[in-house]
Amino acid sequence: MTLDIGVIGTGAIGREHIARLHGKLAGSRIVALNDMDRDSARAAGAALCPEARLHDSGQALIADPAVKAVVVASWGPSHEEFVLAAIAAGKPVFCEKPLATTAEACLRIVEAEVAAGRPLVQVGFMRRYDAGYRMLKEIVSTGRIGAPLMLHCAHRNPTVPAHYTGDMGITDTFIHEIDVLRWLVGNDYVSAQVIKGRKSRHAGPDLEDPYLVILKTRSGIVIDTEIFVNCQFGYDIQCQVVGEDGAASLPEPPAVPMRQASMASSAIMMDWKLRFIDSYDVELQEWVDATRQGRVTGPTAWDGYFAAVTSDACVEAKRTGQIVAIDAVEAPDFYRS
Ligand SMILES: NC(=O)c1ccc[n+]([C@@H]2O[C@H](COP(=O)([O-])OP(=O)(O)OC[C@H]3O[C@@H](n4cnc5c(N)ncnc54)[C@H](O)[C@@H]3O)[C@@H](O)[C@H]2O)c1
Ligand SMILES: O[C@H]1[C@H](O)[C@@H](O)[C@H](O)[C@@H](O)[C@H]1O
Repeated sequence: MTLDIGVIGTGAIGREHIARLHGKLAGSRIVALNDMDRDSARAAGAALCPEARLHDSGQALIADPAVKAVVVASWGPSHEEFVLAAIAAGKPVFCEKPLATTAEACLRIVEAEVAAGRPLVQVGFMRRYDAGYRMLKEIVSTGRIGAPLMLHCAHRNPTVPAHYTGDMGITDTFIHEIDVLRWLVGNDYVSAQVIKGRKSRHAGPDLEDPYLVILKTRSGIVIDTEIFVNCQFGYDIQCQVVGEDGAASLPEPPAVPMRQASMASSAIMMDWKLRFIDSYDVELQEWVDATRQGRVTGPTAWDGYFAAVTSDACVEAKRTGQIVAIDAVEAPDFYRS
């Protein structure tokens, strides 16, 4: 049976998900839309799913009996309200990252889902669906390089927009590594440290850039990540896992090696939207398939909570220069597989 979905938030990623879920992927269609900017919802509907009903609020969309599952793609501060309403209505909900903007709000969602007694929430951490990360995880988890000891990572953007300021290097950018690296090594973090160095002349006045984040996991794995969002040369995601018996790296996206004018080269991507584009398709197809079977197979509300706790610790570590403990509450049995 086709999964009938309502989408809240018809901005950049909302429209991309609508296009995927209404036509591109199998087993789903969009039946309702809402955006606080009604013109945006109307334009998205006209272009992508003309038969979808427009609702005046996200709450009205969730209450619509025709809506069997909800996608939340509005701004982060609105996520908590909509995810809680979907849980209260007993409807599966795919929420774009972040699950909510504070760890306390994420915990409220965790508690509501546990009280509902069945899995309903998935968070949009799409890197887990990237073919390269999946191949790397296969190598790490089958022990081919021995027990992981250290990870050396980099998250580089060529530039960022003017509104990208403050702690967004952590809350908007490093949040991807926080989730995918914990999934990759299968181990929770216990501490965070941030080392700031010389600031790039390309960084805006309200931004420290670059800096190094060091996470330590419960089993003692040390993970260093360079966050550099004005590197100029490309969108460059690196991850090398060093194990007891070898090392393995995230594959580079395919690019044609060129030899020309006495140079050997291959292009580096510039646009982050393209780097993980295939993973969004896999992510949402798996979500549709699992939802139709009443299951959640992707990042859970607990993963969203743990990412928020880690992100908060990194922000504090950045502010204080101290090593900050990552203190999550005990994971409910509900989330233990
Ligand atoms: N997983 C990823 O790779 C990825 C990539 C981009 C964005 N995101 C996340 O997706 C979300 C949306 O990002 P975006 O880039 O599409 O932003 P955007 O600004 O392009 O679109 C957000 C839309 O949500 C609407 N909106 C905001 N609050 C609302 C509310 N209370 N009710 C109804 N509509 C509301 C806005 O009017 C806007 O149209 C953010 O949480 C962002 O972090 C995830
Ligand atoms: O919102 C974007 C997006 O999440 C990208 O993947 C990340 O590289 C950027 O730094 C961030 O600003």
